[in-house]
Amino acid sequence: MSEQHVVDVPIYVALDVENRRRAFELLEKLGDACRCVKVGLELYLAEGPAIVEALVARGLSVFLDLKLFDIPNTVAGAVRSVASLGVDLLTIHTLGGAAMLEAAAVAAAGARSAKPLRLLGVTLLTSVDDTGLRQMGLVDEPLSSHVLRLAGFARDASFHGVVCSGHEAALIKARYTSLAALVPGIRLSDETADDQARVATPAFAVAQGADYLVVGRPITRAPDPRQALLLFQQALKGGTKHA
Ligand SMILES: O=C(O)c1cc(=O)[nH]c(=O)n1[C@@H]1O[C@H](COP(=O)(O)O)[C@@H](O)[C@H]1O
Repeated sequence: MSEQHVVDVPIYVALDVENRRRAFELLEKLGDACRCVKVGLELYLAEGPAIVEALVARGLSVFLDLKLFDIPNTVAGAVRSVASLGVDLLTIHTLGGAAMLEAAAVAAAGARSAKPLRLLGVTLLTSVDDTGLRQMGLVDEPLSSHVLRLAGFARDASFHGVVCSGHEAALIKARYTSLAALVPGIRLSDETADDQARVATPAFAVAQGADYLVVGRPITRAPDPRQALLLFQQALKGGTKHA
């Protein structure tokens, strides 16, 4: 494994806000420090595809986090609908199984879109810990084994990558070298974890092989969101990334 200096791990700011007005107010505050945004269910369900198109039109890289989870035919149709929006990344739950992921991949590959739609398989949400896993009845293996098995579905379907915590990124990337790792649950050391269970600092996540980071509340609820984003970007600079 070689090491390279980290300059190119994008931080997707999660626009978890109630409407377009709030999203654009936030973007104004972030200014040119922000090149990558995530649109999740809250904003997408409030504003529909138009909000995505508006963000793409501003030249931002958009990660559409819909966490699709349905029968293969339905998910394939949803992927085709997303493909025309110009987003870079889209999430699908790996728990939907191999056939669903395969259908999503075929739909993305066959879609006519201006740029490639990269699919990410969500493994186990970063809000889940060992207790949550037991509540779901997943008691036979450690959490990281479940994450690894689910990542295998994404690899088998030739997905671009997976969503995982910083604690599983190195394991996944060592086993499945083709997969990129997108890591949410990112916190600077002395912050509240909110409802996240498996958190990591930017430097730790990147040292574990993260290719993209997602940060929401520590930036969006900060008194000065731009300054907070700059702090997270600064926190990457000292790290190294295993290539
Ligand atoms: O797919 C995601 O983006 C995601 C997966 C996951 O396992 N955990 C997770 O927190 N996320 C998202 O990442 C963002 C994290 O937000 P903060 O906890 O506020 O930084 C939220 O928008 C979540 O929806």
